[in-house]
Amino acid sequence: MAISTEIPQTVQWQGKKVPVYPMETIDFSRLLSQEPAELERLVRCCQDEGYFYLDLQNIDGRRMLDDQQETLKLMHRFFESPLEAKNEFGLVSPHLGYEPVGSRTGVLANTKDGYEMIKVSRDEIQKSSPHIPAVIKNSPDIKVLENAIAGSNIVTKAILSGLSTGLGLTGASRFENSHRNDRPSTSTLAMMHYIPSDPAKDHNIGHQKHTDISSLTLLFSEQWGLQIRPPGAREFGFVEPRPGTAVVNVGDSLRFASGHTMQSCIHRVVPLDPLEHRYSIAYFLRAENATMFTDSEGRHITAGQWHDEKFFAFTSPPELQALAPSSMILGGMTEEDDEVAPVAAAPAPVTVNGLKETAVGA
Ligand SMILES: O=C(O)CCC(=O)C(=O)O
Ligand SMILES: [Fe+2]
Repeated sequence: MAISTEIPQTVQWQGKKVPVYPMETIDFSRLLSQEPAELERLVRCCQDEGYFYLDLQNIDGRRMLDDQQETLKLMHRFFESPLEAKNEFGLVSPHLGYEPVGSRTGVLANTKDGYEMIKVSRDEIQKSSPHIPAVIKNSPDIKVLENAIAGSNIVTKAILSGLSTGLGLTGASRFENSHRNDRPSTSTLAMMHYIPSDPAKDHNIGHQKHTDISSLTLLFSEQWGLQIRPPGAREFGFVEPRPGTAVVNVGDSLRFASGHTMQSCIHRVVPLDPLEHRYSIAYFLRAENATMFTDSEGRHITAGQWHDEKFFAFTSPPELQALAPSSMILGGMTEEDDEVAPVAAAPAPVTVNGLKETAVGA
């Protein structure tokens, strides 16, 4: 892909001009009809950058935007409920259940995370009595969750299929063959609420730097806060929320399945406006649990094992995270040196954008 000569737009954050990175836009309707030029662009985005906007404003995609609005209403109601109601089942397993604010390391040194989250997995919602807190377990709410999960599955499977075709993969080697709908996986819908937080005085801040465990992540948020660090970039920059689109990023599993030719996107979330409540919805399409990968350390590992090990690293305190292989949190992605030492391997806090950032990620 041609290097963009565009001067990036910037926004003021923490007394500094921070870039807003440009991103390609893939059209969902053209993707569905497998138009060769669109598939070629899709493959290039995943290989060169690891992320893109997905335009859902056409007739095929609009229903996913309606699902997003219905899910947001449900989220407001859920997150405004008492803690005991939200935490009815606690965190049932890493991809299912509720996590209160501060369960993980935060985005800046010596902070905990600044969000609460409820996850409903694709396998769980199909059970006769799913582990879903009673406040959102009535039949209209279950329908909203089912629509969001099924719609996100359709969208991410269409992307996966477009990538297989774009790469000329056939038969069993197509990516869909390790993401079959009837096989157990940790694919899940995560609904997040970030509380207002001010880096100058608060201790619960954002979502630490990481790559996703997933094959593909479909992310909806109408609000600023997501930052990415494109391959080769020297600093994190914001992603502009664009109405009518979702942000899609490649995760570790697809990077591994593509023989490490696709980029797993390094990202984090920071509070742009310290007074704002922020809401985001992420669907993580994950490989079947039994799928075998070669990870960044050259280990043969199942998708299920990779998920569990990385989840453990995510939720460990910084001292323990520092003991995990350095490739764990960033899925083998390396960062360009910036004005400070590389952060992935360094357990000590480093200064990024004039702020202390946690050394290992979200
Ligand atoms: O809240 C967001 O915008 C991103 C969340 C995220 O990166 C994640 O849940 O993996
Ligand atoms: Fe993420």
